[in-house]
Amino acid sequence: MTSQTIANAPTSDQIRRAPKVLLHDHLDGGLRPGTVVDLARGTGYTDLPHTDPDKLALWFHQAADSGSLERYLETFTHTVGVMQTRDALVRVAAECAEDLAEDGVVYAEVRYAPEQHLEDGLTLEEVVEAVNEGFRLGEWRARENGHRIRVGALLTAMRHAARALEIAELANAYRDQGVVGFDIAGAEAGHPPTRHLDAFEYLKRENNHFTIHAGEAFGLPSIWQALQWCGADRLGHGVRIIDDIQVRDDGTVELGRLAAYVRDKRIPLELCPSSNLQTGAASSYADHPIGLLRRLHFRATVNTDNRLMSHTSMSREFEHLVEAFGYTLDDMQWFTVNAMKSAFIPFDERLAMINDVIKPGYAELKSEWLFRQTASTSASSLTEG
Ligand SMILES: O=c1[nH]cnc2c1ncn2[C@H]1C[C@H](O)[C@@H](CO)O1
Ligand SMILES: [Zn+2]
Repeated sequence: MTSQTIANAPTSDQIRRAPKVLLHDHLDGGLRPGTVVDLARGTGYTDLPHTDPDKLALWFHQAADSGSLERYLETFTHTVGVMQTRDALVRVAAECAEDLAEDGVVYAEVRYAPEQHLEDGLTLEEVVEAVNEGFRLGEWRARENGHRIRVGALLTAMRHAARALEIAELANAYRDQGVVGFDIAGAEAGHPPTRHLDAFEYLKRENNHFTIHAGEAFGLPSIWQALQWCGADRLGHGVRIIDDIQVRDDGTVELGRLAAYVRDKRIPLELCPSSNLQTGAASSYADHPIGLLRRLHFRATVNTDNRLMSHTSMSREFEHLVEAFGYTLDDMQWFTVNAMKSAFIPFDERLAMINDVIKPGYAELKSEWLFRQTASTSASSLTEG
């Protein structure tokens, strides 16, 4: 092995320790399996398919592996089902922050739909406050364990429902108290984002930020509407922008008008490779459009979407990409800086995260191979001497 390869191929341990930024992760898609079981027991939820955490984890992964977004989304009945009390929300949010920090995530925007957590009588405000409390607790616990993470919340409205304006107002009311933006999610086909124009227009008038799930299960018209009718700052997935990119046999590439707009305007794509494989938006990691989008310098970012359903983490996503595309620490840094630039927190804070946390973190990792080699050389010469 040459020193070049040693320098270029990140190890699993380096991938985990590398500072990572996560923009697209669902709170109700990332519970620990054991926590789902505990909460079901504690709250009297009796519909879980398994009460053994390992079996339950496997069930979520397999049930979500359906090739259809609609069936993938059915699995959320069980996680949302056990997230109906204040204590449950605090616990899930705290564990989310701890798990992400343990995985080397330094900044995360985690989303959930407050309207889905009202079944046991909580108000929308109580839901937001419980989740915020959990995130702060998780950040603190992570720090006690030697990890630094900052977590912001995105409030999601469900696209099949009719509460988007109300949720947008909620996001605006809590914008200086832990909520950094707004999103819409749920089944895409048949539920165009334009149905919620009032919410997006409200947020624009308030100078607030939002992302829209678009171009995941449905193609270019959904992306076009999200950007040109609704004014989304980022695209949740956006992976189907690939349908507007033509790669010819001679390797030359032609971008259609929409793809060119997305690239020219540096619209962030919240790409979620493992989730896309499960919902049928891509057939393998090697075939995932992220490879081409990275080569063409789109503002591509790497995300988990739902860690429980996709049995993944940020490190796992990067491991798959390193294996499929031979990515290096430089590529990881590129995706991470892209994500940090695209976050919804203020510019000066994003810049400080890039310059004071992300770049030094990668510089340190990139220098490790030098010291590893020196150590082994001196050890063997010492024994031989
Ligand atoms: O990838 C997704 N596409 C559309 N909707 C999604 C996806 N992952 C999760 N959701 C839904 C199900 C959750 O209950 C909701 C809020 O997090 O968002
Ligand atoms: Zn999502």
